[in-house]
Amino acid sequence: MASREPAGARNFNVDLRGIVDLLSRHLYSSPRVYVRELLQNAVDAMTARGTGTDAAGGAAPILFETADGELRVRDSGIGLTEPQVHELLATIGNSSKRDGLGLARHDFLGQFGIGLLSCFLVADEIEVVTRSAAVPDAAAVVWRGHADGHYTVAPGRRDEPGTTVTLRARRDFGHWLEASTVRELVRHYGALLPCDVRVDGERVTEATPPWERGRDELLGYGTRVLGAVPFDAVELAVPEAGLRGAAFVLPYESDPSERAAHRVYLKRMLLGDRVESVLPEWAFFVRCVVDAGELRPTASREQLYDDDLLAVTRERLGDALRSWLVRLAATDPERMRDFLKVHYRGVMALAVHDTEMLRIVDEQVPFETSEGTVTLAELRARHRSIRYTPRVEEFRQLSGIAAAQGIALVNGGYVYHVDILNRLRRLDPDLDVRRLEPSELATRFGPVGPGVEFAARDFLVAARRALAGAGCEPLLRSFSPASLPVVYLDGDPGGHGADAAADGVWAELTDTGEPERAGPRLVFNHRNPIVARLTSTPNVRVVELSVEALYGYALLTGNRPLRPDDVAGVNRAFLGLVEHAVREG
Ligand SMILES: Nc1ncnc2c1ncn2[C@@H]1O[C@H](COP(=O)(O)OP(=O)(O)OP(=O)(O)O)[C@@H](O)[C@H]1O
Repeated sequence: MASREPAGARNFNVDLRGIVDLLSRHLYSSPRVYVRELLQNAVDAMTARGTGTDAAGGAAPILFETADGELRVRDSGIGLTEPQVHELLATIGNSSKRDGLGLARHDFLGQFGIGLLSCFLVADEIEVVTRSAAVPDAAAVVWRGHADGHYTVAPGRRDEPGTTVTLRARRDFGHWLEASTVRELVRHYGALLPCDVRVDGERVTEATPPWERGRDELLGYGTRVLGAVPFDAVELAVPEAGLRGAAFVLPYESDPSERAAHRVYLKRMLLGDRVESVLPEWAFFVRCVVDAGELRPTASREQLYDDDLLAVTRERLGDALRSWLVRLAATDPERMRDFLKVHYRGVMALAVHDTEMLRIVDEQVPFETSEGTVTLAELRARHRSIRYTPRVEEFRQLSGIAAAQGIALVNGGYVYHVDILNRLRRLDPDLDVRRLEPSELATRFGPVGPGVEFAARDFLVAARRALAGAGCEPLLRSFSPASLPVVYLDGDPGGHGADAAADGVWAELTDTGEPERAGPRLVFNHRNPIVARLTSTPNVRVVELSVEALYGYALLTGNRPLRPDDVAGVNRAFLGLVEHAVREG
């Protein structure tokens, strides 16, 4: 039969050293992967033999033995015949674990036909003594592969079918083959393998994965994974991906901008500890440990191959976490509050994109409003129209005025608040929610006229005295609403507060020829009947006490924090006024 190859065709030569160098520099993150590849080949050989890998089913153990700078890995798997040795061990890229179409066969961990080469990262020579279980009375074969690219095959000695791989450390790589390193690495990669793997006689595999061992054990496992007791453990299952596992809710705050890394096993073999792609980006508040039978690894076996199944899996895991949150909010509000205390920033970030999260924020997260610290859901129940200021300072200036005019004002000055407020209509389509416009507040700080100013001069002197301790100046003006006796104005013209408010509602309101403000001011409203009477009260003591009380009132209505001195001043004023009232009465 005529050859299909054109005349003169030649085969590529392979520079093995170059390939090993390529693997070590560009494919594998560390030489330690050699343990994973040996483990994987032994498990696959057991699977291929059909004796099963289940230790409970009586399968013989896979043995790692270290001695004199050598590592020996013995399995009682399918083994290889001499032709297979040439075809599979000595042909780079060839694998017995792919079907006729070149697709990975389902039951096996390996598929690429390059794994064994990783042994050259730590050894100059790989020796394989093997005897096939597939062919009756097959002869044992010894294959010795060398890092320089040559190999030898000779008759070997082996009583039972199976394979023994022996590595002798390269110079300066001895530590990779030491007993303690090998034990740690076999445990790292193989702890969840459903078979009996032993290192120097000690079993390192666990009988059942943590998510099949009951809740207490699962939480104990989560504690080891996180280094702290998890806030909760959420069991995960995605049947399409053959996935089982758990998400451990972090008991500490995590940075939402950092992609969370999860521990992923494929067919019970560790893929990696820092796999990002298995969960949606927003799931920053958990660390997952999952095992999937159907997801595919990349060639380095350190990340997941990004295909449709991975996308579906990510979505399903996202759904599971979202349901957990919704359930927590519905069944245990107190714990939900604890959760929010830890993951506040992240949840807020998520609510900007996700409607379910938005609902949770709406119902659970308290916002600063002109009606105190309440949830948006509470505020929506009272008002069909909500306004916000995009800056904290502006909110502080206007909150009291808004409250006096019955306007529901929200402080939108914190990260994500404005975005969340603007998305509220998704939950409540009829809600009117907008940034506060200057025209909506009827307030203008008008002058009081020379006559009133003159008559109030004693009042202003007394007020100045009463406010001196607080570092605040009194100012008498006339403004709406008349029900509001005083407003506290921040000073700090060069500081953040004034700058931030410079182009906002506040700037419009105060742009009425106000004298240059150097420090904070307490603006008295002459249109308010109590203030009007106060300005003509001859009793200086009453004026001072009232001014101190009104100062505290202005701070409170402006949602400003009260310093200890402020609290003391309010107490003094309150008791003094009571005493005066009692005496007068
Ligand atoms: N312990 C073993 N027992 C039997 N056959 C083995 C053993 N180790 C390796 N082989 C054979 O050698 C082939 C090549 O192994 P190698 O580890 O290079 O690649 P692979 O396991 O097929 O794929 P991957 O690169 O994904 O690990 C395997 O497909 C298998 O047929």
